[in-house]
Amino acid sequence: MKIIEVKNYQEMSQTAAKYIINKVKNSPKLTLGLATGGTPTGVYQQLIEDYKQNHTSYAHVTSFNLDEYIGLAKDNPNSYYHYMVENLFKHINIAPEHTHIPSGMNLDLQAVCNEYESKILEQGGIDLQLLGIGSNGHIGFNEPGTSFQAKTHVVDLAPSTREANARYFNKIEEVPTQAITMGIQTIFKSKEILLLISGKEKQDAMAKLLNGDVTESFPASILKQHPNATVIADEKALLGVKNVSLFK
Ligand SMILES: N[C@@H]1[C@@H](O)[C@H](O)[C@@H](COP(=O)(O)O)O[C@@H]1O
Repeated sequence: MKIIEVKNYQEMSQTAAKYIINKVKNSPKLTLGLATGGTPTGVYQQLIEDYKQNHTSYAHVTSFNLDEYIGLAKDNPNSYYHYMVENLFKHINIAPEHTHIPSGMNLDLQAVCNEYESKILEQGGIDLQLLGIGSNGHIGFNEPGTSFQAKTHVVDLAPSTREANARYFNKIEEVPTQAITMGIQTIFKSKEILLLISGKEKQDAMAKLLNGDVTESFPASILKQHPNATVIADEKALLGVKNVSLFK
């Protein structure tokens, strides 16, 4: 796992966006794995800026999002579908039929999970997966304790995750209790992974990731075994880590 140390959120977003843009330019048919949450919004803004100025084309790009809440319709402002349309998709020329987000509104959720896995496989897997991290080490919505072998599945959200995400809702009771997420195995199979970590709220997670063992009780730790994973982390996130250079 390679670490790129950057100054702040802005620089993290620019670095990641530049990386993604280059990939898209070199491989126009790229399959991108996309993330939601506060962390990647800056990257998406940079992609939109670049699209306006340089017209980088996403016409042949396919995307798969990591996760979706169960019970939130597409037009619910807190659904990840809505987030992706507003924060990225409607601003670039990606074809709506090439974008994939699991549906949390289907009655047969197991079928949704199976179909999602098959679609990723049919596509030849994910070329570049963008990730954020939860303070408890979750990636996607894979909470601590999730098997490293898990494929796309339904999860019960940890109370700490619901609390962290409550900032987007009117009250915590409105935060769904369940979600669909790509599994750790699904994420791990991506050819390349870009994990973004910013801010002092993520200091503990950052330190555990770098200094701790690879364990299912800290899902992101599996990334240390990935052959092509890069972390872009800012100074605040890295404050608790001694000897960052050891990991570069
Ligand atoms: N499911 C998402 C994750 O994909 C995200 O990485 C994480 C961190 O969010 P944030 O970037 O807002 O800190 O929380 C959410 O629960």
